[in-house]
Amino acid sequence: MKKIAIACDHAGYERKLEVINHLNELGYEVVDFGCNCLDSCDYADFVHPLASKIDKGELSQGIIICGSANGVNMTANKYQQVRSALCWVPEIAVLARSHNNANVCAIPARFTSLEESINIVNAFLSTDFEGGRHTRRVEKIAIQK
Ligand SMILES: O=C(CO)[C@H](O)[C@H](O)[C@H](O)COP(=O)(O)O
Repeated sequence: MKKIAIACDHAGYERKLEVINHLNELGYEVVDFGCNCLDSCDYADFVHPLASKIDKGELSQGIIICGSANGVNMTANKYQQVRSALCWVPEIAVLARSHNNANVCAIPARFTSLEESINIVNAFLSTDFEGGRHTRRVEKIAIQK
């Protein structure tokens, strides 16, 4: 069964529950890193564990959700092997996968409807990386030590 990671803060909590239901319907095993309630919390506390798993290759894809998606996205992109894309419409999710080989999709819960979020998730999960010229560009994202 395909595995996918998910995490949110309080602003993305209700949307996360809906997205989990959708992912289950698609046949995914969902690894939920929290948060697990509407109480005000700090997005980094939940995204760091998710991003660390993806950075280590223990999980291959993730969805992260907060109010604007900026906080979760900034946190996830601290990890060298994580390419987290802020996706507010499906077309951006398609490009994030096809051109940037994004492995994490950051969704702004306070600026998208549930339907829009589901469409973003579907676009993200159904688009392959194009490779070619984009491979060279993506490889240059990594900080050369
Ligand atoms: O990182 C964010 C803002 O760019 C996220 O949207 C958070 O969910 C937001 O900051 C939470 O705001 P709140 O007023 O504490 O609910």
